[in-house]
Amino acid sequence: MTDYTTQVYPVIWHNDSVSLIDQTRLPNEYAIVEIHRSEDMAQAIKTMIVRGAPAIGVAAAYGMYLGAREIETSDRHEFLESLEKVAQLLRSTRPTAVNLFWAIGRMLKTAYETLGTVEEIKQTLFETAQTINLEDLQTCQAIGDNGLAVLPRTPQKLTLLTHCNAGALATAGYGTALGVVRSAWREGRLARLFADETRPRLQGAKLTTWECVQEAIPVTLITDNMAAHCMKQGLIHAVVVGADRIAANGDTANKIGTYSVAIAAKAHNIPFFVAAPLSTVDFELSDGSQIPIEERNPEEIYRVGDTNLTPLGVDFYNPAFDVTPAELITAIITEHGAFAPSELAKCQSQLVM
Ligand SMILES: CSC[C@@H](O)[C@@H](O)C(=O)COP(=O)(O)O
Repeated sequence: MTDYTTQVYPVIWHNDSVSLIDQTRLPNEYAIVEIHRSEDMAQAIKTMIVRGAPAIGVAAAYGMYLGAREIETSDRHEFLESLEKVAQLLRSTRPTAVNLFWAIGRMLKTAYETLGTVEEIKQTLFETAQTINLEDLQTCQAIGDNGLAVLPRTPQKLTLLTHCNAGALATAGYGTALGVVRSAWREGRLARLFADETRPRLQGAKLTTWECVQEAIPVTLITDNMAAHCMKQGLIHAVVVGADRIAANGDTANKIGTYSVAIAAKAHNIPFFVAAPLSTVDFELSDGSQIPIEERNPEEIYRVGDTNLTPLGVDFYNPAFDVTPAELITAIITEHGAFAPSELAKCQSQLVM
């Protein structure tokens, strides 16, 4: 595997606590928030200080450890009961990204399977959180390399389009969709990235462009409603997006607006790739209709800074994700290779639970 380095690590263990890059403040301010308690981690996930499916999985894993270390008992049964409550608190933060539930489940399983004293269980939980973080970084690098193998061969230098931010900030580092973009850039296969601004929270405008600027990757920002036009103009060779939850048949939940990008790509015969770790696949769901879709505060739609955009009396609907049907997806790029959506089930046995 190529050993790339990246400068952006949104979740790290440092000074006996978790340091998060505050993603609500970028790009204007680079600020670190120190998290010492599981409750504060839950709040950070809810308020999107940390966001992006794999990153909230890593954050929740550390949240489980922070919660474990707050539990004051040496009785194993009492400890596990309290740890279940920590898990419940962290699970209640955001409903769509399955990595959150996967990481919490893996931490709980570790606790139940560790024989020994409560102190030993706590130590094993810490080590597991560190492992989940490191594994995600390696996984993203593998996704980047595997993506290179399936990108169109021509032209030699591609212009790619992405939606939202599936970058280093949304993972342990390096990124999934942006991991593919980074790998393409480093191998001389990228001419330019087009980034959708991604209303309403503007992760494309604020975060994806920020990451590109850090590494001098050429990036062009467009508003969401410009994507189809750019495709028609012949400006886009392929689309690469991340995912929050992929059902067993390949239907993929990702940031709201992804579905319309996929429809536009199909209409223009442009390959549409989903890049995600296996921990984003929910093999328990047969199709995308079963994926829970988070609805967020309408303020995200009607307010920009301190300014209201609408008159009083307007109703709002603010789903944070949509589901792209498998038939619109050319391939799903994972750490184990790229697969047609219908082939995804082959990988199930490789998912570490
Ligand atoms: C590698 S991140 C993949 C997805 O989590 C990403 O595309 C996305 O939709 C993020 O949504 P967000 O609401 O910002 O957490």
